[in-house]
Amino acid sequence: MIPLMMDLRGAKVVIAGGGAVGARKARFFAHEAHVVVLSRSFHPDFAEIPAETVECDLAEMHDDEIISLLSGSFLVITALERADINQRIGLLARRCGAHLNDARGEEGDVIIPSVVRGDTYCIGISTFGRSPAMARHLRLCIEEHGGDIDGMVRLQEALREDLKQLVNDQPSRSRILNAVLDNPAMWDALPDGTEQAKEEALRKYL
Ligand SMILES: C[C@@]1(CC(=O)O)c2cc3[nH]c(cc4nc(cc5[nH]c(cc(n2)[C@H]1CCC(=O)O)[C@@](C)(CC(=O)O)[C@@H]5CCC(=O)O)C(CC(=O)O)=C4CCC(=O)O)c(CCC(=O)O)c3CC(=O)O
Ligand SMILES: NC(=O)C1=CN([C@@H]2O[C@H](COP(=O)(O)OP(=O)(O)OC[C@H]3O[C@@H](n4cnc5c(N)ncnc54)[C@H](O)[C@@H]3O)[C@@H](O)[C@H]2O)C=CC1
Repeated sequence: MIPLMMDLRGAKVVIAGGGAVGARKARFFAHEAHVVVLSRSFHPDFAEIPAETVECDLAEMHDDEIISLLSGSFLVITALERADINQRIGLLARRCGAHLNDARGEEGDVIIPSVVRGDTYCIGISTFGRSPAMARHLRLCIEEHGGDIDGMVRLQEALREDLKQLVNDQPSRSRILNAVLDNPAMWDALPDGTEQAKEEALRKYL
């Protein structure tokens, strides 16, 4: 599998199953995509998730009815406890040309990663379904020990703009940017603000 960052604004994402897992997947997508959840019942968290809910019994519905609900989807997620219904929805999703994520990780061509997100970056972590708890553990490690990633991205962004004017050759610019990343004193300078940290870097490395 290959990780990608995708713009899902306006895309339709359908989730079959409105339990705790369906709610977590809905929260993951609802701030960007148009999320529709098909389920017999809905977890209380749905009160705060901006998703469209459709109350229905998927086991009682004809293929055509389900297809009309799935059609136009970019992604379909199966999060029912019954593997046979998940599988049937998966088949219909593929017929509609949608990507598929199976919450049990058995079928499907999409995995939902653990995510560390800042204002200026996004890190997705997956174990390809082998150990979701490990994916979560790695997220917590990065959140705790990763440092001020936003601050460093802002410093690098400002510095590389200046370096394009001040240093002619690309290898030298690259060396300076990497030296800043490797220097604990530069990380310590981040709380002083981007401008001041940048001036310090220029003093040190030019
Ligand atoms: C394949 C996948 C489905 C997919 O693609 O969506 C999948 C499948 C399953 N997870 C299960 C259990 C748990 N899931 C978590 C947590 C998360 N699970 C997530 C993703 C994925 N889970 C995908 C693979 C991700 C990868 O590649 O690593 C995260 C990252 C994202 C999210 O879902 O929001 C989120 C962490 C978010 C965060 O906190 O950062 C914990 C941890 C906990 O809660 O403590 C547990 C309990 C401990 C354990 O089992 O590890 C079970 C039931 C197993 C059983 O029955 O015992 C199945 C199904 C099965 O395995 O049958
Ligand atoms: N991806 C992940 O991180 C995890 C995945 N899982 C898997 O996800 C699946 C769902 O887990 P939970 O949300 O905890 O289950 P749950 O039982 O809480 O929720 C299932 C939902 O599906 C609905 N439903 C059941 N039959 C239906 C039908 N015929 N038609 C329409 N709706 C129907 C129920 O009303 C309920 O809202 C399980 O198969 C489990 O193995 C479990 C834990 C974590």
